[in-house]
Amino acid sequence: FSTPRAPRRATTVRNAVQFSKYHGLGNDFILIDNRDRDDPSLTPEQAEKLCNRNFGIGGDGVIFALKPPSSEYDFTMRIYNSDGSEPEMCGNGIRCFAQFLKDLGEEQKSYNIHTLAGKIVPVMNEDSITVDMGEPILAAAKVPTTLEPNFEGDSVVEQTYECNGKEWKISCVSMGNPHAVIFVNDLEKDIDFANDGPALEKASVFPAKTNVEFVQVKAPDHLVMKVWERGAGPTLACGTGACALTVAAIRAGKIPRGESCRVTLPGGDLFIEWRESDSHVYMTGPATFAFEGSAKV
Ligand SMILES: N[C@@H](CCC[C@H](N)C(=O)O)C(=O)O
Repeated sequence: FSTPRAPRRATTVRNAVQFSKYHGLGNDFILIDNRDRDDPSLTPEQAEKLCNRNFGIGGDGVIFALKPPSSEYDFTMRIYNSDGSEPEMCGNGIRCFAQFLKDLGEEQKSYNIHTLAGKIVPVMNEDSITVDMGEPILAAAKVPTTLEPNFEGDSVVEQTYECNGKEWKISCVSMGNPHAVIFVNDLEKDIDFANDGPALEKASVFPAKTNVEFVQVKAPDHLVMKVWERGAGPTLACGTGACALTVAAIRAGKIPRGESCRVTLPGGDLFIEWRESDSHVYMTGPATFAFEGSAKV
């Protein structure tokens, strides 16, 4: 027998990337400081590997802090989902992004962030972050969905659609990224989450695929949801999803357009307001630092 050699402890890892890990209600992200760059320093394939929960750091996505495209913005945020696909926006991600900037010493009360969904503005509160998520996009062609529009502005509200052997009533809202919202009576009994979620995500009526939110109305100011995310599967929270389903619930007449609606996600609560004065959606919730390190890519 030969004596096994003691593992070599690396003080510096070759091809390593420095990262910080944050989460918003358990929707977790690997944050990379690329403030000196125009484009992400990692490929989608490298991001997918880092997100692997067994062979990598683990995460629902990788987020890059980049240079702004013009003086109108402070920074650019780009994100890869855990499968390497690139979404336009991420609600929990942008709160983590703002907290990451603050922790890097970029102390500002608010940030003008350039995203693929346009300008998004997180505002730092004492122990939460409120994000101006902009106006929801409702026209079917822009969501995008090929479901037949059945509501004002060529939009889709509780449209009937058959998928996975069941008939669904789907409302479509984009918060820069697409969402299919389905109201159910009982979140535990009415859906086969692990099968219905991916079937709807990839249904042919969603040419860019879609995030899927199953929602139960608990009270006029309280919604409970489960989310199946495009490119990431089941996650503990989805900020853009919470915004989309609040808008969908108001449009479907399920809740009034009140001050603020509590949305309970598997990982905790977000507070969402679809403001009448500017038609923007405002999302308030936490962003939490978890750990930092360097990882081989
Ligand atoms: N978890 C996010 C949404 C991330 C992007 C999404 N998976 C997509 O592909 O659109 C959120 O908090 O909004």
